[in-house]
Amino acid sequence: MSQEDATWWQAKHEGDANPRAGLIPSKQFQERRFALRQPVTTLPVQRTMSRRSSGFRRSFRLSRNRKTNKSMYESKKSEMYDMADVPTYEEVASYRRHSGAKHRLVVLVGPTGVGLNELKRKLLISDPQHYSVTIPHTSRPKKTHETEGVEYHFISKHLFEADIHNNKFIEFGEYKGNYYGTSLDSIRSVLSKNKVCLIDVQPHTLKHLRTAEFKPFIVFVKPPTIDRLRETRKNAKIVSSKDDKGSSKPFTEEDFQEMVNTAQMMESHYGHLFEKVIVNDDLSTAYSELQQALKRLETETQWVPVSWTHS
Ligand SMILES: Nc1ncnc2c1ncn2[C@@H]1O[C@H](COP(=O)(O)OP(=O)(O)OP(=O)(O)O)[C@@H](O)[C@H]1O
Repeated sequence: MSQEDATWWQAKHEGDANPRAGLIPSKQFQERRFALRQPVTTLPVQRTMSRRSSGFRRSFRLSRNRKTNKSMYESKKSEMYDMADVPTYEEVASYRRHSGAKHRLVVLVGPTGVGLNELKRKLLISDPQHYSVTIPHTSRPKKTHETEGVEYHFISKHLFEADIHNNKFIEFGEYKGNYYGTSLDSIRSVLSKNKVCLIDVQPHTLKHLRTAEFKPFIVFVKPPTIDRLRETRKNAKIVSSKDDKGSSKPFTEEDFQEMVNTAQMMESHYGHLFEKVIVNDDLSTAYSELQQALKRLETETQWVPVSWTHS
């Protein structure tokens, strides 16, 4: 309503019945507050993270997961928590996808083991004509049972490095001397087939995906309380972070703790980018919540950054 005062702006909730404006901190004031804020809440968690970084996502799983061939590696771009831009204000505009236009990119974010693959898998099974995932690239040699462009796009190490240099990957990592990565073109390829592309990424890559081209719908999948984790994950398995064969093992107390801590950190650093938060307590409830959110995305009007509506 008014940005006249340097410190406090007047604002009103869109659609609010109450006609009176309230006060919100100005952009400049908000930035100053962030600069002064002590990172007290994140310090103990960060210590855990640096000791063992398995709380972070090991990406590109799903595609390799098709034959339960889970393997893992740590991300190369391991600056997981580089401060995102200070969240203050972003001008938005209403957006509604018209029929025939590309779908918004659906991005799932969450700590490792929270259930992102499980949720993606359920969506894919529910409607394989509608949902799809990207095909990752790798520099490792193709195995005899594999087909180019099915499990992976197989390219040479040299070409992989050139593509890294040319920023063709949204994420990449190295595992046992081979590169693995998700290219921007692999996302484009799914979207151009008029399918909904599902990806999961580490949150520091979100800022590179927030473009008019992808119009990402970012869903944060959050663990429930530690008590509920103990109850619901009794029979679940997580890919072991300690051995490099990618074998799975039951969750430990430490895994649960790490999941909860990482989720807290992700939320405090990137929460302003999440358009939907889903607590993965009961799996089928979480799944139907996700399914409904994605359905709404296709039928209802949403607020998106104004720059996404210019192109
Ligand atoms: N709500 C739930 N209740 C019980 N088990 C669950 C639930 N959600 C996921 N799981 C189980 O937890 C395990 C880890 O799930 P999943 O592999 O989907 O996690 P992820 O987030 O993709 O992890 P990663 O980053 O390690 O690949 C799987 O065994 C999965 O079946």
